Amino acid sequence: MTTFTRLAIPDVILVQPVRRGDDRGYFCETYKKPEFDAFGIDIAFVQDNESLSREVGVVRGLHFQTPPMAQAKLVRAVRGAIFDVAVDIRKGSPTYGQWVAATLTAAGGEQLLVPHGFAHGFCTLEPDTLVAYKVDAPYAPANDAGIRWDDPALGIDWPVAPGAAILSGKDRAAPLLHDYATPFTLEPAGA
Ligand SMILES: Cc1cn([C@H]2C[C@H](O)[C@@H](COP(=O)(O)OP(=O)(O)O[C@H]3O[C@@H](C)C(=O)[C@@H](O)[C@H]3O)O2)c(=O)[nH]c1=O
Repeated sequence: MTTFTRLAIPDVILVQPVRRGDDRGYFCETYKKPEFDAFGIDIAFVQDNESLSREVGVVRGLHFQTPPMAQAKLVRAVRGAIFDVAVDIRKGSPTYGQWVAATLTAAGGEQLLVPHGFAHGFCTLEPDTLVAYKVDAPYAPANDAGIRWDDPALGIDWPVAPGAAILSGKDRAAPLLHDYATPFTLEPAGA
């Protein structure tokens, strides 16, 4: 059975599927909706994404789509490893502005469930890291938004020196959380 572990911000959940090994290697059910439903996570994923980051220290984030196109994400590394981060940007949340992180490795198969109302980003820990994730709303460029990865108010403990991080131009220019009027309010867990 897949195990689900709530992190310090309990709406963010570490998901650990089972790998069944044999002489050939292993078999793993990487996503099984009935198990998520049984844990109380009712999400209908509609798009699968994959990104390749060649270097160690590539930072992608912190990203989210605004309502009504908000995305929950189920994230994993299929090659290499990432430091994966979720930041609570839900107005009225007791953990607004706080972050949690998990290391997701291809070797371990860990996954992170990032719900609506969170900004998401990651930093690669190995070269040629391939990240795959499921989302529950299709890509909507008009709703694409971001917060600065190194916003001092967030104080995320990234495993890369600020000057060494490799970023897109869009991510370098993202606003600070303080300067951004978040469209999210606290929703029930799993929403
Ligand atoms: C996210 C996305 C991007 N694109 C396009 C837009 C652009 O031309 C190219 C690269 O887009 P980006 O620079 O936004 O890619 P990237 O920086 O990898 O963005 C991703 O970062 C991680 C942290 C997330 O959480 C994702 O939701 C997503 O925002 O791909 C799609 O066609 N579909 C998509 O779903």
